[in-house]
Amino acid sequence: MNSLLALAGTSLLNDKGSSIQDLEQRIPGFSVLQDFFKKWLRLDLTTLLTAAALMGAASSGAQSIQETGSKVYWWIVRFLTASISIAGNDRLNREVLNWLGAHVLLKKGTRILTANSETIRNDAWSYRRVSQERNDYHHEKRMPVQYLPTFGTTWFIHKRNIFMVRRILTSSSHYHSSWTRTPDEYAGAPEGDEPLVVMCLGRSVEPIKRFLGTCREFADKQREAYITVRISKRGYDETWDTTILRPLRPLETVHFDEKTKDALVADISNYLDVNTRKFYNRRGIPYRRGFLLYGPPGTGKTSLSLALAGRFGLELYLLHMPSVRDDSVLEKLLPRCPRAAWCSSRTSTRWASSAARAGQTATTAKTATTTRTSLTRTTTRPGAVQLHALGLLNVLDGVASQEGRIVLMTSNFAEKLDKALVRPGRVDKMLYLGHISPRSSELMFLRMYGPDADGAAPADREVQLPREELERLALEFGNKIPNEVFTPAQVQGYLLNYRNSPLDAAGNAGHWVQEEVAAIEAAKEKARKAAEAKKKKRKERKLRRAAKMAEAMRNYASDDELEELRQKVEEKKKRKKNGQNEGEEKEKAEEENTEKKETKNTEEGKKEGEKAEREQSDDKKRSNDEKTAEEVTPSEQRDEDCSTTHDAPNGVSHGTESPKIKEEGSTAEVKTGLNVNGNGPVAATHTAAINGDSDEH
Ligand SMILES: Nc1ncnc2c1ncn2[C@@H]1O[C@H](COP(=O)(O)OP(=O)(O)OP(=O)(O)O)[C@@H](O)[C@H]1O
Repeated sequence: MNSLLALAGTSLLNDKGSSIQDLEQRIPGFSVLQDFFKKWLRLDLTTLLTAAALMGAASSGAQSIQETGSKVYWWIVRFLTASISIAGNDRLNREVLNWLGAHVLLKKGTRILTANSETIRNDAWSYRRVSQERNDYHHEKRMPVQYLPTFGTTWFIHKRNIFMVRRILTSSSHYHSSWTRTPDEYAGAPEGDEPLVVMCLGRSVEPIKRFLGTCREFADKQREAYITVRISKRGYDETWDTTILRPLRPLETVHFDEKTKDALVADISNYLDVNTRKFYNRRGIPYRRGFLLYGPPGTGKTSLSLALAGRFGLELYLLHMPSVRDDSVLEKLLPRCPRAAWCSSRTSTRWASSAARAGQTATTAKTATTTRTSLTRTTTRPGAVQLHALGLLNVLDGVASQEGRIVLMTSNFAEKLDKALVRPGRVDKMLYLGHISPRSSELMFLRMYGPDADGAAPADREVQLPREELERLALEFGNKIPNEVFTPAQVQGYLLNYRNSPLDAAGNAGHWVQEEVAAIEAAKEKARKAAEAKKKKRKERKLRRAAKMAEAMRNYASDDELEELRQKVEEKKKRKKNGQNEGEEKEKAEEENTEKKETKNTEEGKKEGEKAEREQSDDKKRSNDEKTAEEVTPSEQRDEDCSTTHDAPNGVSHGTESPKIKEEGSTAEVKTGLNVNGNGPVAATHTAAINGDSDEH
């Protein structure tokens, strides 16, 4: 190239003939080519070569200038700037981008954008799938396109410091970019996980640290209106892979007993206090808190979880247990929750009972937990039940369990949960969320039709009623809603039918209540009949089985054997009915009776005999009375107690069993119920119940 350049220079400066001679000497056959180009293409080869040589010289000049510039740039970067790099999957990375988007890129105005709609799998590009798309749904299906600013390297001034943020491309586009020297902005859409390097002019990293702090504060402010819900969907992957931002739900919008709500908030505030942590640590108490929210579906368990997480500015982590491969996943996932996160889970009875059964047969574990952590109802694989059950107990408060978390479990059937799961330490408080009260209905009405939280009236409301009128209607509505009959979700559903007309909502409430109550009664009647039919069927089946057995015995056993068997069955039945203790008492009474009968012939003996008979008949009577009372089985007794606890309208209730209390040889299970609602039975904390002390409120 250099010789060509020299020749070209000669050809321009000297006369043409001598330069061609020179060229001919250096490139044999040049004159032939020259003639060919001149004759057939009418081009002067010498001029062409001269132009090409000049362009080459210019390009190599530019390249060397660029290389020098690049060297100077990196020299400045190395000696005159400080920098901090942030990995692509670090939350801070997003927070920096977020700040840049709001404060630099949008303000600068940019001609280079990234378009963003939804992530699809590669096969979605196939023609077949596209052609199957139904036109009538097409518009609803499409995600709106989001246009975001993009950048490779951007500089800006923040608090009198010059900053430069460089996004480092990691994908295949990087290869093309460097090869063709395309600026990063044109190299392809960022995938969102590119590392960042934040540089600042100067030799200290302090301004960068302050800048990163600003980015975090900005992100926190933006998040204030939302709570972050993290879910682990892919059970084989031990990561919290899905993040959902849910609008913040104020605690005031979850209606249940106000005192209970205040007590709950105070409990959590107290737990999160830094002094509490110190207290726990110094005394060697594991710093953990667990709650069980239970009650019928649609009573606000999920809503309360979200509202509490929002209230305390914590993230909510949801576990989807059925997709958890094994305990090891569970043991890795939970420790990855940051301290003081909420871990919300949902328990299911079906899983509970099967886990409990599995627990009974387990040799390595004392008990089995009965929870399934999930917000959706799915069946669990029987083989995996025990595995997860024990794994969950471990991560809740085993040796490897993480401290500083709040675990929130929800269940529709708390009374059927295994005691190992709900024991203090794993579940410190059980809160019952029940059917709605007139007062809560009134508050719900006010929330539905009152002005928004920011004081703005809903734009789509037909008539904006004055506050007094609204309060009057709310009271009227509340009075029409019977106490503890409907779930809050039902009442909310009704009100949503009259979203824009509070007058109609209040006016039609009576009629709606009548219809709903009738429907509830009909459903109850149906359930009662179904239960009766089931009972009848079970009885018939039992009779058939007994007849079959009798038939078999008649064929194969002698009369004596039959009689013996019959007596044994009778005895067994009696023992079962009266209970072991009563049986012993009877034996004793019979013995005494025999003794007394022997002395019956004497005067004294006669009297004593009569007395003994009287005593015996009294005993018998008493035992019959007891029998009648005990025909209510312990499980029925439990149901009755629970229903007492459930009676609490939207209140925090706590039903726990005390140890069995022996009374004159008979065993009875005693339960204490907690109701902090003010109108139900006396409250008792978990510990109090176990101590048999129900005075604690
Ligand atoms: N106590 C309540 N106060 C206000 N709204 C409520 C309340 N309970 C339920 N709702 C409303 O009813 C709907 C269902 O509530 P949510 O999902 O919290 O119930 P849940 O008890 O978790 O039900 P499930 O047991 O079926 O999961 C939500 O839209 C919520 O706004």
